[in-house]
Amino acid sequence: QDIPPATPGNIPIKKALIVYLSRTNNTKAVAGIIHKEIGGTLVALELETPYPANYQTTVQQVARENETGFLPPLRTRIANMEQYDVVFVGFPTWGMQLPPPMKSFLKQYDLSGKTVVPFNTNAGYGVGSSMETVKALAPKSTVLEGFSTRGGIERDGVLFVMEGEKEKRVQNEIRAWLKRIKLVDKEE
Ligand SMILES: Cc1cc2nc3c(=O)[nH]c(=O)nc-3n(C[C@H](O)[C@H](O)[C@H](O)COP(=O)(O)O)c2cc1C
Repeated sequence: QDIPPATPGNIPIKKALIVYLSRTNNTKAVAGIIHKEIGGTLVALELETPYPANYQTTVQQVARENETGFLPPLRTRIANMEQYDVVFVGFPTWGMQLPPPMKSFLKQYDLSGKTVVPFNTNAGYGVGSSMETVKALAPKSTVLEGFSTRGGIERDGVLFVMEGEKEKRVQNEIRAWLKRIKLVDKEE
């Protein structure tokens, strides 16, 4: 899924990689909007062993993984990381933290010298410590201001919400954010 790069802003984008983790497709939708605006390569982060379908079981597993620092092995492989100079990392908030698979990704790949751009969806409790963890796990990268929006509330059976008016609003917020962090210089 390669689209040529968008018109470069103040930061000349050679090539962007957009990596995202998504269970109920809200973060995936945000990733898709960013991809349309920026171009580059869009990659879903997949695990060797997927999380259970059951929400509560997943919550408990994630809590254990966060406690022990377990890094779930990834099935996804990024070929030629050197070709990218901007790496977007997208994730839901899980247990008020960065989800373990995104910790795996940031530990596994050397993003030194690259620009890292976090984005997030959550059930309304915010990003927790996730943005700080991205910075800590990409110590030699320039980490730009992240984007976050309210997604689903799986606990209450609210799954995918990025459609209709909500999707349009998020699209506008993303455009404004990309301009603010100078990754696009397009006028509306
Ligand atoms: C295991 C798990 C833990 C979660 N923990 C939180 C949380 O701590 N705070 C929060 O606001 N939302 C939490 N959520 C809700 C998700 O962040 C929210 O539904 C998000 O939009 C899901 O993104 P996705 O559709 O890309 O998977 C959690 C969801 C799951 C599955």
